[in-house]
Amino acid sequence: MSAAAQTAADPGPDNAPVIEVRGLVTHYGPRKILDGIDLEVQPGEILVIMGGSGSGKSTLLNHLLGLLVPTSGAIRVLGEDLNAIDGVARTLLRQRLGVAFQGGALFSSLSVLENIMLPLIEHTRLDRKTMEIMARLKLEVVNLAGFEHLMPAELSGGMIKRAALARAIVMDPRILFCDEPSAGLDPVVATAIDQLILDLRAAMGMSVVVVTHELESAFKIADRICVLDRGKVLAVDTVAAIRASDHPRIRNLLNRQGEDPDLDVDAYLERLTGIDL
Ligand SMILES: Nc1ncnc2c1ncn2[C@@H]1O[C@H](COP(=O)(O)OP(=O)(O)OP(=O)(O)O)[C@@H](O)[C@H]1O
Repeated sequence: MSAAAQTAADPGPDNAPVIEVRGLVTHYGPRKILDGIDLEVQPGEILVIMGGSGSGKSTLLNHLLGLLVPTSGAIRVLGEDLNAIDGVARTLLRQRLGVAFQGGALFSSLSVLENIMLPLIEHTRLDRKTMEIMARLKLEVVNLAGFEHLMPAELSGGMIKRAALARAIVMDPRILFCDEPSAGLDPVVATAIDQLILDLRAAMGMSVVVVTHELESAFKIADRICVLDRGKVLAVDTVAAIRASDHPRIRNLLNRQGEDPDLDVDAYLERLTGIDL
């Protein structure tokens, strides 16, 4: 079967990359935000997209999720060309991706259990009892069993991240996307969330794409790190190789630990002026 003919239900050979990005260029208005991104994510790997504030991490993530249309370039997810995919195939693909958004994105008027069940309600015709059982199973996996009837406002920051992860995995996705999973958490809770991501991958075998600017988190969970800088990929390599890199911009990023990790002067000036520096 040709790659073009593959469907979301048949993503091709097991060892084929689950995500392939080729020459991705994107703009916000006249500003080039991503500038020729090439990237692959392998089956079962945890790829961390790291970079300073404004480097383009969230924009890249939104492209991988098919939420933005590129200026040029191609993205293939589970064998599907995002530029060519139609409505039904897009929905089928979407069901095979789990997303844990920064901040959780839980619905405040729904209980934890109802939030976890949402993808099942949207994408399946299972009866309610079955959906509840599936949601409870995932709450067990993220160590939130017993908290299913709480409302999001009653959860701590770490519990919100856990609930978001439970919702992201409730459909057993082939790829789990996590946007800043440990941001805003105290170090102990952040480490626990990092460990949970490692445990989920070990238990479920999915690929995981994590966007973060937390260096320690990236070093702990990544099989490979993609370093983004001003819309370009500086390197995609193992944790050891990235740590040992002598690229000045990568060293700059690594040495920012302990300083304000969000302070990227170039990105800040670009935001103010709208001019690519
Ligand atoms: N909707 C938008 N309209 C215009 N410019 C945008 C928009 N979203 C992001 N940008 C700009 O695109 C650039 C990349 O932003 P992006 O959010 O992808 O970076 P990031 O690496 O995720 O940053 P952070 O770590 O601060 O979230 C920034 O300069 C930002 O100001």
